[in-house]
Amino acid sequence: MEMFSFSDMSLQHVPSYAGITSSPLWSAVANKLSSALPEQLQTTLELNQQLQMFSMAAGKILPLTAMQLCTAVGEFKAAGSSNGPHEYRSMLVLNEQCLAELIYQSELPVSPMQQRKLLELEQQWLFPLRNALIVTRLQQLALRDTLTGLGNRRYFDDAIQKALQLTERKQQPMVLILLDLDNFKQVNDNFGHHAGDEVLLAVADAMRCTLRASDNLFRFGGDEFAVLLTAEDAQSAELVAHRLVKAIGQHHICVKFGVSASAGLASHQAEETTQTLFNRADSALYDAKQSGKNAVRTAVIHSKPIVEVMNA
Ligand SMILES: Nc1nc2c(ncn2[C@@H]2O[C@H](COP(=O)(O)OP(=O)(O)OP(=O)(O)O)[C@@H](O)[C@H]2O)c(=O)[nH]1
Repeated sequence: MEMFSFSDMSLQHVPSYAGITSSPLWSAVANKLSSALPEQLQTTLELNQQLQMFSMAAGKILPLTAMQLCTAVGEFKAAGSSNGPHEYRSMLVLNEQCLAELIYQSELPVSPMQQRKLLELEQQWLFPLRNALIVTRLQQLALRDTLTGLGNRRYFDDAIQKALQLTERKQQPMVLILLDLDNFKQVNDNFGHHAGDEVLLAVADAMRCTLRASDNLFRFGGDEFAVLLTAEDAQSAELVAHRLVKAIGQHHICVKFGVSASAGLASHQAEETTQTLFNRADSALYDAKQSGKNAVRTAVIHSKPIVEVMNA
């Protein structure tokens, strides 16, 4: 069977979702898609890819500008989505279990006839969607820290390898920030484990609010955290590290329990391995602790000593 590939059309240059569905090539593409939709959806367990396939088929039924899928494992938007004047929502239910809510945005209101056609299309998605949700949930459980929901050490090991490949291929900067809480042990000792967990959740929140993409945020267990910055984010890494330390120290839960954070950062050097990058960031963190805590230190290249940049 001939399978549709998103890369085989010259629509790739069309900037918006509406632009795709209004392209002269669109009806040929959509015809191909809707007839093969169930088979298409079976080819991937990635929710983003399934949404993209489904939205291309739905675009044949109404002039879509955006499509969003809200699930228990996260929210996903079709590529090129932009707000439209009309919204239509539909719950995707399988065996009395709500899998997701689908939000369509379109140029025109959705007629009852279109609603019926969309419902038929949605039925084709239910089983592939359920499978993709199960797989995504399992992946999340394997890669997320159960307390804070941040990426765990396994996720970090994978992410830093991928970031390194990207850095080498595109010659772009990469910075690793390691953070460790100050005086955290006394929270557990004096107020119990529950209070300690409350602090860890507060720290994760403070970090999420400070960073643009919380995908780059990890907890290794205990009171150790890591942040991986690439491309333009890496250029302001020192600023980010100071912001993080400040945000943690100022969070009301951390203030209440007298907890602050120290950070060490290291910029990736040409041909450096992830291990040496990690070791340098760790040494910088050690230096920040030695300097009296609640501080940020930056590692300079390889064998040179770590220099003090400034106190947080
Ligand atoms: N509440 C809680 N505590 C944890 C968890 N994982 C590890 N810990 C505790 O975290 C503490 C970390 O110890 P340290 O980093 O040496 O303590 P610290 O007081 O921050 O030391 P400094 O970094 O020198 O300021 C230990 O008491 C661990 O038992 C967790 O998931 N929840």
